[in-house]
Amino acid sequence: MRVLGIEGTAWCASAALYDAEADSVLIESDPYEPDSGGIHPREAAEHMSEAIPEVVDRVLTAAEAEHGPDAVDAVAFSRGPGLGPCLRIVGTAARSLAGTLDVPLVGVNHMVAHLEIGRHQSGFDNPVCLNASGANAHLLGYHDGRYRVLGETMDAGVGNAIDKFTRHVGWSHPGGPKVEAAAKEFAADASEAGGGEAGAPADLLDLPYVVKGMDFSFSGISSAANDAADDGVAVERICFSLQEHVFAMLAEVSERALSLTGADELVLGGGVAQNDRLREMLAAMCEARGADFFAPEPRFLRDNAGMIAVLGAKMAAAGDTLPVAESAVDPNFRPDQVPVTWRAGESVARVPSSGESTGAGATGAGKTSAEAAEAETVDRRGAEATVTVTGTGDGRRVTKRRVAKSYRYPALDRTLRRDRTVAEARLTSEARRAGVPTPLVYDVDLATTTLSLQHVGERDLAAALEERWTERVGRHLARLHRAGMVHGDPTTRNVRVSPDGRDGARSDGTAEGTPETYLIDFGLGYHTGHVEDHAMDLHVFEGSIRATAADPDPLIAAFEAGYESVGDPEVLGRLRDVADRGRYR
Ligand SMILES: C[C@@H](O)[C@H](NC(=O)OP(=O)(O)OC[C@H]1O[C@@H](n2cnc3c(N)ncnc32)[C@H](O)[C@@H]1O)C(=O)O
Ligand SMILES: Nc1ncnc2c1ncn2[C@@H]1O[C@H](COP(=O)(O)OP(=O)(O)OP(=O)(O)O)[C@@H](O)[C@H]1O
Ligand SMILES: [Fe+2]
Repeated sequence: MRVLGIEGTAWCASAALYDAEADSVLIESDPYEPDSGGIHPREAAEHMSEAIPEVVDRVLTAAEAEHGPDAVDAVAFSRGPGLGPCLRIVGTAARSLAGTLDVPLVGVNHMVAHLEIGRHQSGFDNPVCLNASGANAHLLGYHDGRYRVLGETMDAGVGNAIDKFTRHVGWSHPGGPKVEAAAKEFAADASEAGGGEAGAPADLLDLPYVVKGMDFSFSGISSAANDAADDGVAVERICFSLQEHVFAMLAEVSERALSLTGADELVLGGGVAQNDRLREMLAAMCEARGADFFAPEPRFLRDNAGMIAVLGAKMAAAGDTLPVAESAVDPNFRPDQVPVTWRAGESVARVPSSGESTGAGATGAGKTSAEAAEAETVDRRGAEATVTVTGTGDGRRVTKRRVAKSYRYPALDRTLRRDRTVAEARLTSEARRAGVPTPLVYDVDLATTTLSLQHVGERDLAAALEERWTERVGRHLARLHRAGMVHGDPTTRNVRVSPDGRDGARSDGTAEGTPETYLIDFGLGYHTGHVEDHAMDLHVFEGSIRATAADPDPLIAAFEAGYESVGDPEVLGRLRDVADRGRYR
C-alpha cells in the first residue's frame, strides 16, 4: 500500500508518500517563517493555501513517475489538533485529492502520529510516549483500545514556553534551536573556565520546577526567565538554566509514567525532541531504570507529513477511513479521543499486578506478596526512591532513600531531593495530626535524603483498585485540604490499603482503630488554601485511575462522593475547569 499524507496544522506545509512494502518515506516540506514574533494564524493559513498545493504536487508527480497513475492507494491528512484556518485548508486539499484519485480518505490525529512514528521505527511493543512539541507536551500510554493521557502540561506546550522567552529577548521564531545553541555555548565556556562539579557548569539560575503527579506547568518558568533577562542576567545562562529545568521536569514525569504503568520502553516525539540535551536526559533516565529509549531522526520529529502517511497507512489497512461528510477538521482533537483501530488484537498494556514488587530492582520479585511480607528485607524502586522494608509483622519499618538522578544538573538534583525529603517528613506528620492516616515518621537524615517510616498497609491501591478504597481516598484528601495542605502526587501507587483491617477495630478485634487506607509519599506536598491547588490534587488522582483502570468511571464516582461528603464542593466544581484547561487549544 502507498499513502499520500498531508500536514499543515500550524507552520509546516508538508506532503509525503509512504510506501508500506518498501517502508520508505518521501517528504516534501515548505515551512512558514514569520517575519517577527510568533506564528500569526492568518499568515500561517495564507502560507498553507499557497504551499500545500505545491508540496502535494511535487510528491504526486514523483509517485506517479515511479509507480504510474495508480501510485496512491489512500490520502491521509492531519485532522487536528492545530490552528483552525490552517486545518481547513489541509482538509479541503485532502478531500479534493482523494476525490480526484478516487481513493479513500484517512483522518489522522497529529499527536498520535508523533507517537506512532516512534513506535513504528523502534519496533517497540508497548511504549510510553513523551510528545514534546511546540503547542503540546504530554505523556501517552496505550490501554484498552485508546491512548490515555498519563500526564500533560497544565498551560503552554514545551516549545511555546521556550519560544515565549526567545520572543521576549527579540530572537526570531522558532526559538528552540537558538536556546539550544546558546546553552551549549554557555556549557562550553564554563567548562573551559574550569566549570563546576561533574563536568556541569557552575551557576545554574534558580527557576520554578513544577511537577504535580505526572502533570507539570511551564507558565512560572517562562515568566521567571523573562524577568531574569530584564534584570540583566546573561542570556546564555538563562538558556542553559531554562533547558536544565524544563527537560528535567519532562524526564521526571516520563520516569513516573514508566513506573506507574510498569512499561519498560519510552519513545519521544515532537519538534522539541530535536534537542540533544532533552534526548540525552531521557536516554540517561531510561538507562538507569533498565528501560529502552528511542527517538526518531529529526525529519520525523518536527512537524512533517511522513508521520501522517505512515499512520494513515496503518489506519487504512485496518479499514479506518473517513466518509467525506464526516471529515470535518477538529482544532481541539485530543489523542485520547481516537479509537486505536490499527492495534486491534494486540495485548493490552501491562499494569502492575502486585503492589509489592513493581519496578526494577525488587529483591522480592518472584515471591508472592505474602512471602514478601514475611521476608526480612524487601527492596522496591519507585520513580524517585528506593524503599527497603525491615522487620516482620507490626514491627516492620520502611527506609526510603531518594536516589540521585544522573540526568539532572547536580545542584538542582540535590536541592529537589533535600526539599522533598523535608516536605515528606513534615507533611506526613501534619496530615496524621489532621486525621488522615499516614505512616509514623521515625527518622530523617538529610545528608543521605533518607526517611525511616512506619510500614503501613498490605498493598498499593494500584494492586487493589476498588470503589470502597477510592471513596476513602476522597475523604482523606478532603480532610487534608480542609487542613490547608495538598498531597501533590496522589496516585494509586501512593495509597496503601489493608484489605483485612476494619475501621474502628483492629483486625484482631481490639478497640484501637486500624484505618484501611493510608496516604504515603508526601514529597510533592505543600501548604495551600487555594481551591485551584486542591482541585489539582483531585485531577492527579483521577488521572492515575484513568491511566490504569479498565473501568475507571465507578472508581472516580466513588472517589468524588467520598470527597463531597467531607470537603468543599467548590473544589469539585473547579476540578472540571482544571481538566478542561489541560486540554490544549
Ligand atoms: C499541533 C501542531 O501544529 C504542533 N506543532 C508544533 O508544535 O510543531 P513541532 O515541529 O512539533 O514543534 C515546533 C517546536 O519545536 C521547537 N524546537 C525545534 N527545534 C528545537 C530544538 N533544537 N530545541 C528545542 N526546541 C526546538 C520550536 O522552537 C517549536 O516551538 C504540535 O505538534 O503540537
Ligand atoms: N510507609 C510505607 N509502608 C508500606 N509501603 C511503603 C511505605 N512507603 C513506601 N512503600 C512502598 O514503596 C513504594 C515506593 O514508595 P514511594 O511512593 O514513597 O516512593 P517513590 O519513589 O516516590 O515511588 P512512586 O514514584 O511510585 O510514587 C510504594 O508504592 C509502596 O509500595
Ligand atoms: Fe507537531
